[in-house]
Amino acid sequence: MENRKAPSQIAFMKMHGAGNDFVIIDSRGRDTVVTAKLAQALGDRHRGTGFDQLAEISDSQDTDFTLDFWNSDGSRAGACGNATRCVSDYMMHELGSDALSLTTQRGTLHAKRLPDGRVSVNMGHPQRDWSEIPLSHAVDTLNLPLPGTPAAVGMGNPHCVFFVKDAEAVDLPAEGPGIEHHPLFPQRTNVEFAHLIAPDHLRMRVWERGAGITLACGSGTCATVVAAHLRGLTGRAVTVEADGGTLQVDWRDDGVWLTGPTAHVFSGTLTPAFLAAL
Ligand SMILES: N[C@H](CCC[C@H](N)C(=O)O)C(=O)O
Repeated sequence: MENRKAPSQIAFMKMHGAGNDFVIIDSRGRDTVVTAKLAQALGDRHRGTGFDQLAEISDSQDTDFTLDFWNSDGSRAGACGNATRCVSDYMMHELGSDALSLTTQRGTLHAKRLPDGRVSVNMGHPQRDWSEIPLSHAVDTLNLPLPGTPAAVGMGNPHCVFFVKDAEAVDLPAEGPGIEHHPLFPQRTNVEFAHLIAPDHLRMRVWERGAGITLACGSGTCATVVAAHLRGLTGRAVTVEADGGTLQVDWRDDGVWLTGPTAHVFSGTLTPAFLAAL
């Protein structure tokens, strides 16, 4: 195999969707560069760029591109709805198209731009079986045997959804880590707290696996709406108010569609000194 040298400088983009923020590295046409160590160093909000997730674009044979995700603690994430929407927006501009397909750990996903400029992605069908989410053993995934009786839903990554009286009153740093690391979730879990505003409207806050409090979480929003609908709380088309903005979820026959705003904030270059210190 050809042994290509890692580049001495790496270009990146900073983007966000409803305040869920990302650094994107485009590695098309070269070897991939992201490692757990790079993700951790770059994810440091004081000594790096900071981000909720780092996403790396690479070449794909069957779709427009491949996308991989890392959390700010260096761990991998199998899905990231808001980063998928942000990168899709950038790629649709490049392709001069309003629709595309991409490859993630979950398989092929489809994204499109709506006439109002928002970007939608089909996040696929929810995973409801305990072994797929995954949970450590067979339980009723819609009514987990935990205080508060949350629901577990997989969207290519695990989510534990609590329906509470007032999501704004939840102390996320006190409640989140214990659930994230609960033995029922062998790969840890993202944790959502939601309350009903109306049958088509939810308020949700999130503690993300590997990232802590974030201002929004696309896959978590999808999981929350799936759980809310299965519990009989909402319909299948729901507007969700996150701390950082509003997302729309539409659970259709072909999968769970996530829609919302995207923003490209700036582009930059990682210096040789930063890379050498890794
Ligand atoms: N912010 C992302 C989800 C990140 C999930 C990640 N924290 C994990 O370990 O699964 C989203 O928009 O879907």
